[in-house]
Amino acid sequence: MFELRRIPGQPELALREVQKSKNSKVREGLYVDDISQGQEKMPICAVNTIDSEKPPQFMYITKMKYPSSHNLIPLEGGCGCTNRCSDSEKCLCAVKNGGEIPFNRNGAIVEAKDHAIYECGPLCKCPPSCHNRVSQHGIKYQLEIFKTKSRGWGVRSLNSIPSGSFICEYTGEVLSEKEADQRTGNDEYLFDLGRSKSSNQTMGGDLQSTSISGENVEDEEGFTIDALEYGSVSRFINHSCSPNLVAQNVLYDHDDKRMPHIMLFAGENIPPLQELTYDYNYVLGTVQDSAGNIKIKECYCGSIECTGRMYRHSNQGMQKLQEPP
Ligand SMILES: C[S@@+](CC[C@H](N)C(=O)[O-])C[C@H]1O[C@@H](n2cnc3c(N)ncnc32)[C@H](O)[C@@H]1O
Repeated sequence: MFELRRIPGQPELALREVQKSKNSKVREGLYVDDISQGQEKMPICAVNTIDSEKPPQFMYITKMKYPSSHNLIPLEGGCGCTNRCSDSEKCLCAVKNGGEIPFNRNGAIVEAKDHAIYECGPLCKCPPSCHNRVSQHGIKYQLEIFKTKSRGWGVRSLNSIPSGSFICEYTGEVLSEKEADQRTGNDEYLFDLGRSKSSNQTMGGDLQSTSISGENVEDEEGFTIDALEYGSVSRFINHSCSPNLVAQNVLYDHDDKRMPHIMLFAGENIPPLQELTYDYNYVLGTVQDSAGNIKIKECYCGSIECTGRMYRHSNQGMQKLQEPP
C-alpha cells in the first residue's frame, strides 16, 4: 500500500477548481478570455477564485519595444543550411553556439548557458522548422494567469510541460540604465539585462559586470526591460526560491548583445496547474525605494527552501536545469 503525502511547502494543485469548472459550462472565476487579445497563438485567460480584483490594465506586446535612441546592431549574415541545421559542424549558428545546437529534437533546451545562445534568424537559409529555431516561435502551452492568495497574480499552464520546453519571452520596453533608475518606486516589472549572465540575471536589482560570449562588456551601458506598461503573460510570473523555470539570453533577429531576448524555459517537468516561477535573483542592498531606503521584500513563495526574502546575497546561486527528456 502506498500513501500520498503532501511535502511541507508543496503547492496545492488547483485540480478541484478545474474539475468543478469541467462540470459546468462556465469556468469558475473566469474574468478575461484572452488577455493577449488574439496576439498569442492561443488565448491566455485570467481566472480569479480568490476575490473580485480584475487583472491590471497594460498593453499586451509579443515583441520587445526597443528604445528609439539606440540602434540595434544588425545581423551580418546567417547559416546556409537547407537541412534544418542537422549538421552542427557545418551550421554557422551551431558554431556560434560552441559547435552544437542547444536544443534536442523535441525542442527542449539541453542546458541553460551563462552566455547568450544563438537561434537561426531571418538571414539564415534554413526553414522555420529548423531545430535551432525554438523560442522565436512563441508560446505553445496553454497558459493562464490566476490570482494567488499572497503574491498577486501568477501564471500556470493547463498542460503538463516537459523539462527544457520553451514557455514565453519576458517582453517589455527596453530602457537605458538611466531611464530605469528614474522609475524607482515603480520597479516591480523591471528585468535587468545585457551585462548580466543568463543564469545570473536580476529583476529590479543590480547589474553584474560579466563577459558575454567572451567579450568584455563591463564598460558598456546596461539595459533593463520594463513590463509595467507594455508586456506579456511573462510579467505575471512570480518569484520562487525553488523555481521551476530558468531564464536564458537568446539572440536571433539582431546581434546586439546588450539587449538579448530573455526567454523562459522549464527547468524541470512541470505538472498541469502548478504555478510557473523563476528566481528573480534580486540582489540584497542594491534596490532602493522612492524614499532612498534599501528595499526589503518578503517572499511568500511557500517553498521549503524559501529564504523569506526576495532579496538575497549575490553569491546565492540559481537552480540547474533538470535533464530534458
Ligand atoms: C513581475 S511582478 C509578478 C506579478 C505580480 N504578482 C502581479 O500581480 O502583477 C513582481 C511582483 O509580484 C510580487 N511577487 C512576486 N513573487 C513573489 C513572492 N515570491 N512573494 C511575494 N510577492 C511576490 C511582488 O509584489 C513583486 O514585486
